[in-house]
Amino acid sequence: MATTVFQQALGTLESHSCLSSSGFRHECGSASVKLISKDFKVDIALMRRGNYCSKKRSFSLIQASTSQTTVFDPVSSPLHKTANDSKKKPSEAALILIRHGESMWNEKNLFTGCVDVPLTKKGVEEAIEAGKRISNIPIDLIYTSALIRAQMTAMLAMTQHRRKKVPIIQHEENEQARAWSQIFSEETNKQCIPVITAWQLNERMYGELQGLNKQETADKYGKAKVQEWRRSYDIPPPNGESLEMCAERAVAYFQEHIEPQLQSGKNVMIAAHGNSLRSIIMYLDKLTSQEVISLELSTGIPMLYIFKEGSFIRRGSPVAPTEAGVYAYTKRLAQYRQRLDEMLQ
Ligand SMILES: O=C(O)[C@@H](CO)OP(=O)(O)O
Repeated sequence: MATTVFQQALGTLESHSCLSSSGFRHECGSASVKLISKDFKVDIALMRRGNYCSKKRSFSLIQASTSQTTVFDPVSSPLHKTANDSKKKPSEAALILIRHGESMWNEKNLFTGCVDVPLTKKGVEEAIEAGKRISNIPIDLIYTSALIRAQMTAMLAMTQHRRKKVPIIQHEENEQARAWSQIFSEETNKQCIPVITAWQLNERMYGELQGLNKQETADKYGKAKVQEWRRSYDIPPPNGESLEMCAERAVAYFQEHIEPQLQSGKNVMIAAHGNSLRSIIMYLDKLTSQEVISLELSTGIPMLYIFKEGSFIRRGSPVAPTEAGVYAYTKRLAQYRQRLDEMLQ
């Protein structure tokens, strides 16, 4: 019997000891977020509230493709299906998000934004570790920002992948670049994974804070001001982008370019940045502008979503036992989701 994406993913996740028999549980201080069967209900509840994201998202039901990979869902597993249901093949795809590994400016505690800084040795190791955690999930397409730290992360992660397909950066900046990077063997092409780079997935532009030390800036302007620049939703740092501005370009790119690929059944990995991914997660999880400000992402931790019938279902992250709250929910947000879980029980 063919192994499904989710079963394969479970193998990987189990090996990182974050899986209980009832599902993933992300420990965040005293609170925990249960991530398997309830999430779908939570998302529906949030959708009903008609927040920012559900208004923007265009839902489209998709035709089944025989070539696509099947994703296992305990809610709609064969045990629960009727004879009629079994004829239907809903379109499903996996979406993996990875924030790049530690960069040389993360290490120095400098505001980085769109400055193109490489990974540290620790960042390289994080990317390799991330790759191990997703090595069983088939990947058809990779998107990265235009910045080297995200590209290094994607490439290093792929060195660990079971299928040993070769990630190839697509050069489409001009006609010549396209022509000169053509592959003339169909067989070789099948063994490649296209890597699409997009500036829209870049880190948010940090304006005049780029290159400044975060601690020194807090000492100079005050902790509260710097926190406002770093984590408010719509207040930009001096001459930089707010999270809202970053979301406008990152989410638009996601909707226009990445969502159609998921709709056609392709499994996609995105390697990007703290703030471009926070905005995409805001869209996927339908977080409000209040909720997103307490969302923090760790470097080099993959997060798995299942795209199914026009909805995104969060399957959590392959969490190592020592890294509390790696999916990056803060205690407050975790408690918020737990309350929703309880309400829906
Ligand atoms: O410096 C940056 O570009 C970002 C990510 O490292 O920092 P912050 O956590 O303040 O958004």
